[in-house]
Amino acid sequence: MRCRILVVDLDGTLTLSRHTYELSTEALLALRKARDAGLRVVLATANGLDFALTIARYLGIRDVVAENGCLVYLDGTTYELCSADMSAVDQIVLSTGAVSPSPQNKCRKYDLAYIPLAEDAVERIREAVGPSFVVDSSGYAIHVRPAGVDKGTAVLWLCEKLGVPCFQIASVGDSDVDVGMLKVSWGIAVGNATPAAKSAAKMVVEGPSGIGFKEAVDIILSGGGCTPDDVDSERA
Ligand SMILES: O=C(O)COP(=O)(O)O
Ligand SMILES: [Mg+2]
Repeated sequence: MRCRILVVDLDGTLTLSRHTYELSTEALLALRKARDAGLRVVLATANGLDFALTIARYLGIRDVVAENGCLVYLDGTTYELCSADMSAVDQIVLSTGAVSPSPQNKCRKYDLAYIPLAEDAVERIREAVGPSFVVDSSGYAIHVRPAGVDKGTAVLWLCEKLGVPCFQIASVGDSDVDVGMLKVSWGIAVGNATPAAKSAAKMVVEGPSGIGFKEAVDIILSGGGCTPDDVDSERA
């Protein structure tokens, strides 16, 4: 097996579908199989850090990328890869009337989450907050954070920190917030992933969400991918 690290998204990738929070049992078994085969598994999610650490505990995962790459918990230490006071931009976002705040926001620091109230919510927020912030959707919530940070920049940071070439990292995701990490590593999109996630990935598996994740793990364990040709050179 060439891959050394598996970075996996949560919602829409370890769940039964992209429209539920219910975890897939196939995905849970695949996660355990990957870890037992010696892969270091990192959970990379748009969710807040406290929430992600709790989920990771029950998934048997030690390392976490949370808030879409703004916070990383590695070997017991939390690293902040974003820095901004988000209170003013939160007011700007809410004044659009296009979203309501996620209950998680009271324990989020840099990447704020919102529930869309209008079809064009993402466009209206982008218009309101301007280019210093990135606005994207996981399919579960709309996210606003300082520009220049995503799960991909967090994976690049992990490669550096752990001394592992990014092509030896496999990542699996389902949505637009996973595009960055799918590009800088050997990216695999699940079968029901968004068009942006599928085009950023090197491989798209057949199965949806948790079933797709199981297929991805089987391919990784059978020795697929994780060669220098498997990453998007200009970002890795
Ligand atoms: O919290 C969300 O919006 C979804 O998070 P995800 O990155 O785990 O899919
Ligand atoms: Mg997801």
